[in-house]
Amino acid sequence: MEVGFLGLGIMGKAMATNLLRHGFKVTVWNRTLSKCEELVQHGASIGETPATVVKKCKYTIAMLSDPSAALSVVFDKDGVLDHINGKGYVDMSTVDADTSSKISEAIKAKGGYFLEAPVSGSKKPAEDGQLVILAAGDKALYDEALPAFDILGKKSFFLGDVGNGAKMKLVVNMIMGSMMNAFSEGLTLAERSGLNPATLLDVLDLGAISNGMFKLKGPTMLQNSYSPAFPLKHQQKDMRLALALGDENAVSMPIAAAANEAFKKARSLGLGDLDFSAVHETYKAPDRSS
Ligand SMILES: NC(=O)C1=CN([C@@H]2O[C@H](COP(=O)(O)OP(=O)(O)OC[C@H]3O[C@@H](n4cnc5c(N)ncnc54)[C@H](OP(=O)(O)O)[C@@H]3O)[C@@H](O)[C@H]2O)C=CC1
Ligand SMILES: O=CC(=O)O
Repeated sequence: MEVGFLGLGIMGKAMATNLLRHGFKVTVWNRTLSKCEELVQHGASIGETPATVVKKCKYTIAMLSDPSAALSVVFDKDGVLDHINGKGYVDMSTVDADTSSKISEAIKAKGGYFLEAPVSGSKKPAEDGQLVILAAGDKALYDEALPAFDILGKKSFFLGDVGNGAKMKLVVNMIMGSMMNAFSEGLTLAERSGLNPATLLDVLDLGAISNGMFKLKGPTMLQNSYSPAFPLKHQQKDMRLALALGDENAVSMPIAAAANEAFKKARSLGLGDLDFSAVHETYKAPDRSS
């Protein structure tokens, strides 16, 4: 099965590599074309533009940074729309429901099929084929893409109409970003009040709020090590989009709003390309007003 893959960042590279390892033929494209070369070593072919990839493949997967990238790859010159008639397009990027709907409408108007399928899980789950896939849109395309999803993830959900996958992903990441801030505050409070934060990690791990994120990120945060698995700039984008979803639905979200401010502060300190756990640095910085 020949599958297209657009976007070879942290996630896309791991996901496309997994498909190749499991016998899929994959044609890749990335805005920075040099990033395709590593995939060629694993057996991929290169498409020169999104349009050429779509033309060659029955369906094409995209994993792009944000709404503006997702729209640009579809609507710009040599974009997905050029050859989408009769083809499928599966956008796995984290975007808002409006962006996804715009893409869906344009693809359907040209005779193509659209599925949104954002994922929960980071670099390591992507490498290990352990993502959680939150799909919505064309059910026949979902069924067609399931063999790929079974390689990329440990569980796939079909959530109905376009927009539901995007919304589910934003709710999950809103909770995750808020938790990361509470965790960072707690680590800082422990340290400043004379406790050993490493002992705090052990205590947390034995109690009711033990979770994979604290377990994975805690030890590296204590070493001030923030090598990017999930870039902070993307987590802040997700908080922003989740807050907009809250606006639309008149849901008060004071905790998410405070977390968003901390991620924005981290970006202003130049930490946007580091892992989202680098928000910890904003809590450690001395408060100049005291
Ligand atoms: N990292 C993670 O843990 C997770 C990320 N996600 C989501 O997955 C998506 C990708 O994340 P990740 O791989 O980490 O991000 P990266 O920043 O590593 O990669 C982003 C990709 O988008 C491409 N891109 C950016 N802008 C444009 C543009 N204007 N036109 C075309 N291509 C563009 C980049 O191309 P180039 O190489 O040229 O810059 C690159 O291929 C995001 O939506 C993110 O929120 C979801 C779950 C987990
Ligand atoms: O979107 C990020 C993740 O870890 O999931």
